[in-house]
Amino acid sequence: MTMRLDYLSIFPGYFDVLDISLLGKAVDNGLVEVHAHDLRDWTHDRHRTVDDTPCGGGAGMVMKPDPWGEAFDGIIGIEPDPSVHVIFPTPSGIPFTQSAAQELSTVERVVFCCGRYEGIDHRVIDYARTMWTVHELSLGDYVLNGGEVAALAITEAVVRLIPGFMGNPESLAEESFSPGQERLLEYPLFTRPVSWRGMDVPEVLMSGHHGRIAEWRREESLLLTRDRRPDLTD
Ligand SMILES: N#Cc1c(-c2ccc3ccn(Cc4ccccn4)c3c2)n[nH]c1N
Repeated sequence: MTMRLDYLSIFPGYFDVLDISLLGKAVDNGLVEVHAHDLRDWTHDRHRTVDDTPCGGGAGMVMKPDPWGEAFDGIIGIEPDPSVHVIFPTPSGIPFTQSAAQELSTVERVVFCCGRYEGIDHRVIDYARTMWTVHELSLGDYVLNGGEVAALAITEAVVRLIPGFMGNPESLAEESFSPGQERLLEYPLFTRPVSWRGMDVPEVLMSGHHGRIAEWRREESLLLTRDRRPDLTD
């Protein structure tokens, strides 16, 4: 299966980075195909206007619905198709999680709608919900300037789960937040040299005693999780 990824943004250059590294390899291997689009290509005025003042007043600008609707018509089509997943990154979205990444990794087509300014006219999202499967997702409780960085993060989390993308898929199953895994943070990692700037790798990790190593790692994960993410232990 090839996953088609479309990105709608007034800064399509953000997505040039998808030609690099593992994701670039996934494109070369035909696992994914990436299309970035400039929203301004669907404007018709001299200034290629995409924003306007908010109805009801308030600070900032709101993205006009017209360019989005015409871009949808051109990129996705005018017929409803629930197999198309349209993602609106937004601070008011549902927190994006590993399980959402897992679900999206099985989808054949994803369209990212990257807003700017104070956001997109809500009728755009309402229209999209009548046509496709819509996800309003947030990366976390902090404010970015637009949806592009979130779209890149979601892309990486999703594409790495596509069968055939990672060299050794077994490693995915062991990762924190993977399905079936206990919700624990990763234990500290070490590699050679054994001694570095007066600091040594914990002896247990050099013992070759797999039972003790597993026990040490679990204890470290429990301590770290209790300290940094007590919410995961609820
Ligand atoms: N995902 C996600 C996000 C975003 C995000 C996503 C899309 C847009 C489109 C515009 N802005 C700026 C903005 C500033 C103030 C209030 C509303 N919007 C975005 C921010 N911020 N933080 C997250 N976890």
